[in-house]
Amino acid sequence: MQEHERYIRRCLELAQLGSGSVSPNPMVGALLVSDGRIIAENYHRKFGGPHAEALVVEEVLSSYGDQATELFRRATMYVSLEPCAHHGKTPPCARLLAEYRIGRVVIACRDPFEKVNGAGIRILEEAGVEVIEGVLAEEALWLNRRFTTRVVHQRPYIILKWAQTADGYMAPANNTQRWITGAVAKQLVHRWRSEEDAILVGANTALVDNPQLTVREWQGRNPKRVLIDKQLAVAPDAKLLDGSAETIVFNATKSDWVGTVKYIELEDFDWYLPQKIAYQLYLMDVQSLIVEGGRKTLDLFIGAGLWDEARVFTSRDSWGSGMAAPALHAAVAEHQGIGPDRLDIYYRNPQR
Ligand SMILES: NC(=O)C1=CN([C@@H]2O[C@H](COP(=O)(O)OP(=O)(O)OC[C@H]3O[C@@H](n4cnc5c(N)ncnc54)[C@H](OP(=O)(O)O)[C@@H]3O)[C@@H](O)[C@H]2O)C=CC1
Ligand SMILES: Nc1c(N[C@@H]2O[C@H](COP(=O)(O)O)[C@@H](O)[C@H]2O)[nH]c(=O)[nH]c1=O
Ligand SMILES: [Zn+2]
Repeated sequence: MQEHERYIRRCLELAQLGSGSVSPNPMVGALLVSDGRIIAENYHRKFGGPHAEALVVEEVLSSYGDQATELFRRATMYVSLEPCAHHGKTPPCARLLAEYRIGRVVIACRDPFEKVNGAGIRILEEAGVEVIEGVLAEEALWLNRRFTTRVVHQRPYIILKWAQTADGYMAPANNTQRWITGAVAKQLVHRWRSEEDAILVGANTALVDNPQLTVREWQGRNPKRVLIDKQLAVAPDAKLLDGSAETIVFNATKSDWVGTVKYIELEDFDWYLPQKIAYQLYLMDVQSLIVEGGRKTLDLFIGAGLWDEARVFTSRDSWGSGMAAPALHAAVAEHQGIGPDRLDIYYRNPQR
């Protein structure tokens, strides 16, 4: 068992390398072990590209030529997620592994996606392949919590994020912007943006801060930008509407497409607003969403119970007055120093 865990742990490390590139697919890592040695390893690298298991098989075929067939029969494939059973952008991996008669397949967790969920395992077993499942299953499900949230709850995984002073304020009281955190936190925030599919702010934040919400201090792709602006109060020359990244504007008056800006009108705007936004983003294959603020917007998602994780920076400064940061009725799960600031992470449903 320890040996299985060691190899599955490596698969999880490999899977993680696909972060930011495979959504809305899950991150998956796979490797093939023969005679106690890893002879090939790979991961799902890009949405629409080959799956991890297919890349491993391909690598073995090209490196071992005629010997590959015999090698597969004696080998064990380790994979962090149940091999797929359906024709998606690529043919089903379970059939590929069955075809090459891989001796044994060790799987971390089942794929909760309804078209797979157990069907991949069935294909393998019916072909006479020995299957072991459930090795580091919790870690594997946790790694793909964005994907699981999308397929099980039909909404993106939602990460609340804000910065507050030591005495709990997130903005001055007079509708102005005042930066709270230091340079290291800013770089980390840009890294987070590169890892998630979308980032959302409310109209007042757009008006007061004129934010860009792009990735500038890290290497990576921009998330979709999302603005809640009921009356379309944010002027067309706002940075959010500058075309430097795709932007979605949820509003109460028009549905339209202007360059890279997509306006989506929501009927009965205030009625179940965060739920409607979450569902619309799900329909657009947005698998994860950072909710940046301000206070009203964060409260909207907190009040609806629509959040999974909160990342809260606290600086050393005290202001004495201002706009109070939201209150979360959850326990801090992790904390660390980020330059001079403290980062606390909360999970609504802690799973580990
Ligand atoms: N420290 C941090 O991490 C962050 C701080 N901030 C700060 O938070 C503050 C903004 O937060 P908050 O005021 O709660 O707003 P939000 O950004 O959450 O925006 C949501 C609300 O703004 C309201 N609003 C107010 N004035 C207007 C207007 N002229 N046009 C359209 N909508 C308007 C709307 O309310 P309604 O529909 O009811 O009129 C809307 O619901 C800013 O000072 C910003 O700097 C923002 C993000 C992060
Ligand atoms: N003030 C504040 C934050 N504010 C958030 O960052 C947004 C600005 O993004 P950009 O224009 O891309 O640099 C701003 O509108 C608000 O959502 N973030 C933080 O990490 N720490 C801070 O102290
Ligand atoms: Zn597959």
